[in-house]
Amino acid sequence: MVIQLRKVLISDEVDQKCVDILQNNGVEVTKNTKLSKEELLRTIPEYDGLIVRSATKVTADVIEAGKNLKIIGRAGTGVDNIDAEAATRNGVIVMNTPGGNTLSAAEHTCTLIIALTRNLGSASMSMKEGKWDRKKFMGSELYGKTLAIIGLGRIGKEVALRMQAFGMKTIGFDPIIKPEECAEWNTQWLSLDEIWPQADYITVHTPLIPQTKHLLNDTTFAKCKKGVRVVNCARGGIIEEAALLRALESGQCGGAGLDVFVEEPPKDYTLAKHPNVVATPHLGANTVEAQTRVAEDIAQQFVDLVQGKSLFGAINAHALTNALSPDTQPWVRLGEKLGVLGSLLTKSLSLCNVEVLLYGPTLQNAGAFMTASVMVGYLRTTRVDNGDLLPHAPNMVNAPVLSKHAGINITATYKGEAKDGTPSVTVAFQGAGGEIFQLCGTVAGNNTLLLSVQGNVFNIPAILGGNTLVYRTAGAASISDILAAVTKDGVEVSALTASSLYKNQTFGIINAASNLPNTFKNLSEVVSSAYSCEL
Ligand SMILES: NC(=O)C1=CN([C@@H]2O[C@H](COP(=O)(O)OP(=O)(O)OC[C@H]3O[C@@H](n4cnc5c(N)ncnc54)[C@H](O)[C@@H]3O)[C@@H](O)[C@H]2O)C=CC1
Ligand SMILES: O=C(O)C(=O)COP(=O)(O)O
Repeated sequence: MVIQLRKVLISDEVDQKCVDILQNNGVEVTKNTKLSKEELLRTIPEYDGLIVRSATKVTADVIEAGKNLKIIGRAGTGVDNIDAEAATRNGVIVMNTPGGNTLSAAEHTCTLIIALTRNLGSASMSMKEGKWDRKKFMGSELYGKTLAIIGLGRIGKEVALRMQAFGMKTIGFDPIIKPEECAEWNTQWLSLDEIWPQADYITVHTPLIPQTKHLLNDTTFAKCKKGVRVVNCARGGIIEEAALLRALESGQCGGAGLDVFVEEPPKDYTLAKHPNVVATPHLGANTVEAQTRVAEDIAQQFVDLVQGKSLFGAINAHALTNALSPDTQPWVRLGEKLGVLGSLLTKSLSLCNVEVLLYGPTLQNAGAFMTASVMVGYLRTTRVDNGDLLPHAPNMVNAPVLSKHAGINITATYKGEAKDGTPSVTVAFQGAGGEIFQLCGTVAGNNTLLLSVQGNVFNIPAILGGNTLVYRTAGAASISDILAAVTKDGVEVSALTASSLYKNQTFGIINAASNLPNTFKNLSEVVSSAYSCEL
């Protein structure tokens, strides 16, 4: 999949470094942070790429309107403002810059914990009002207290390490982090039910997903120590705002440090104004250092992808992971070509399964990109007849979901060393009645070659490329008759490669030096079927 980026729109406040890197690599950049939703919808078709932070809401309608959109970059971590499902369906890569703002977000979280425990927000406000009130702002030490960290990923871990310097005991929960792993950074892994009654402070560092929405609610607050303090520097809604307000009012929650809100900016400032709340307007990543890093990272990730150097930070392009190197490119092309041939030769099949068998160590990690590339070729051809079912042009990003949507199950199996030492790919197209149609191909240098069709072997492999005719004969056929017929049909033949006779049929590939006509009157008299395509 070749990605060309001519024009990129930056619609949020991203550091100038991003613009510079893209422009130095020949990309035209427009930065406009003031676009309304309607203006964004109107202007997005002009762009191949879009770069945002958390303010722009990249909803499905924006993605659908972005007819030329190939990639959406998030200069930051959270991608919840981007409809990643819609992007995947439309074949648009979504990419973030994991890690670029981790330290800033971790430092901000620590700042909120410290501010909470010493009433910094209210104390500072009272001095600005000309008051000297020491008694009112009695604090407590962090030393010896227990900090619970929900979400032990990049930020959670950095928060643990920093708060341990204050003598805090750190405990935490994360479904994918092993207890032994977090024990290495002195954090005890516990279940949530074990955590609630032990924690003096709770800080959340998860994405906002159905499993984490309202993680802290009336029920879980009730299981906590009275006066527990909570911090949310992750996403609004992980702590249920209404439940937090109730817990603050009742004293069940002794204070909250909030950097993020369900609605940003919030319409209702009741929580932010509460005396026991320290609130900041989503400042976790708002440092010079973090903004420089994420701006450089997203621009460089775009450039590296376009130049085929690497794919980093993509959250929805699994099939592209090992597909970019020059060595794998011919295999990706082979997959697409086998997919195209498969779609033409299996027209009568009600396809339900595609199995890709990989032979030879070079293809050991090729499962994801080979299945995707076969389906790109297959769907590109069938889509013409089936536009309603497949509304989006297939590419390596959306081919897996489009296949699923079309009811086609795709699998890949690495079969180990090839028998004759030649790496190869066999694609088995299986119909609903169990019938199977097999194609086998290989790569030699930059050439993509067809080795066999349905067990009919091409003793001289057929070159796949350019204007191509694929035919099938019932019984043996005279090559000279086929050549004469196709020439009479107006095709300038540059090569004709025929398979062996097997099961009373042969297959052949005709490479044409000319454009192909729409009908093959003469050829159809000497073969049982013939299809043209551009490979
Ligand atoms: N306030 C701000 O400006 C910033 C906020 N963030 C937000 O902070 C959050 C964390 O970011 P990172 O640490 O970089 O992400 P990460 O992906 O490194 O860590 C998130 C962790 O949450 C865990 N998790 C998922 N479901 C969970 C569940 N049900 N219970 C407990 N843990 C669960 C994951 O397994 C993962 O380890 C994200 O929501 C991100 O958007 C990130 C940067 C700046
Ligand atoms: O990276 C994240 O997840 C953040 O929340 C930072 O958001 P921002 O880029 O400051 O709008």
